[in-house]
Amino acid sequence: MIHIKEVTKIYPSQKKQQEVAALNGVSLEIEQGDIFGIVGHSGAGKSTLLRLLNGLETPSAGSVMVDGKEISRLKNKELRQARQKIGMIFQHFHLLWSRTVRENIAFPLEVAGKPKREREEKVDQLLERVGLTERGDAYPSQLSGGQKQRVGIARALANDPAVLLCDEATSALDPETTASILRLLKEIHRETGITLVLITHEMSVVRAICNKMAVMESGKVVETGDVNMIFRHPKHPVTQQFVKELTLSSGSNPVKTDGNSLKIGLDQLPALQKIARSYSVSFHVIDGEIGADSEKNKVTVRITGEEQQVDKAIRHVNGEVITGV
Ligand SMILES: Nc1ncnc2c1ncn2[C@@H]1O[C@H](COP(=O)(O)OP(=O)(O)OP(=O)(O)O)[C@@H](O)[C@H]1O
Repeated sequence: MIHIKEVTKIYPSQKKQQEVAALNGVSLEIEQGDIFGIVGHSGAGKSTLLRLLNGLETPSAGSVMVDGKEISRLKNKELRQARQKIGMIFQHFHLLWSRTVRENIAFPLEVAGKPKREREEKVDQLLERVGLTERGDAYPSQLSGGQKQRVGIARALANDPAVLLCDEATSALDPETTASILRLLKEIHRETGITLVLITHEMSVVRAICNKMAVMESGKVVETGDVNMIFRHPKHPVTQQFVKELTLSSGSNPVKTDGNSLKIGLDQLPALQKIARSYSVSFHVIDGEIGADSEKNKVTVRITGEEQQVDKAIRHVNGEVITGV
């Protein structure tokens, strides 16, 4: 479905700075029906890759094929038509604030020249699909973050795309809303067989819904493959770091839990903040040992908070999928 071959993207130098190689020889294969996660730290090149997939940017070298078309070579009308089959949703929704929910969803249908009757029927179907039938006449400012993203999803699906690109689509949402949006995406995937490509810096999102993934660093793909395999045996140090941040526990470095206490490595402490935020729990350092041998540096922390949330946090630490997706 998507073939990215030896793609390099160089942005010209701005002012007196040097050129930026945002992508450097990236090759990726994404199959029809995949839910493909692309993870990487800020600046790794994820957004650039996504912009190449929907033809917003052209590569400096290499080729990008989407759904049988070399998107990197299309121009004008052909490019516009190809882009109608590539939906996109964004972290900050990018809705039209002066238009109602219905009008936002109808917008791509208007651009595609669909007659009024067809537009109205399609908008009704989409509103129902994303669970917003009652909110069609509301304005985006009257909606919650999760509802705004539902409008974004409905709008992206308006022209029945073969591919849906998700640019940090849940990064602005709380964990419960994130889970509900991921559930919706998964249902849509099941019903339509659409190919989903998600870029994110959150491994929890990848593990919740993706079957394949790629890890990017400094404009390169450093690891790619099956999500379960990568979580079990991350090879590249960047991947290992991402996996560790999510689970704390990895094959070589299991976390010992005893009731509500955990014994963890010092290097794992920063990851606790994210878990504390996600589950509204607190961690209290109650014991620790720092010696010359970094392998032996351990701290014992106790989790406090609402019982159910503490339980979820402990399961998270131990590597379980707890997003409810
Ligand atoms: N239009 C541009 N002009 C110049 N440099 C750019 C441009 N867009 C991106 N870059 C640079 O290319 C590199 C990759 O950026 P990109 O936005 O693709 O990374 P990212 O992984 O999506 O990061 P983030 O998660 O922060 O968006 C960065 O060094 C960035 O500064």
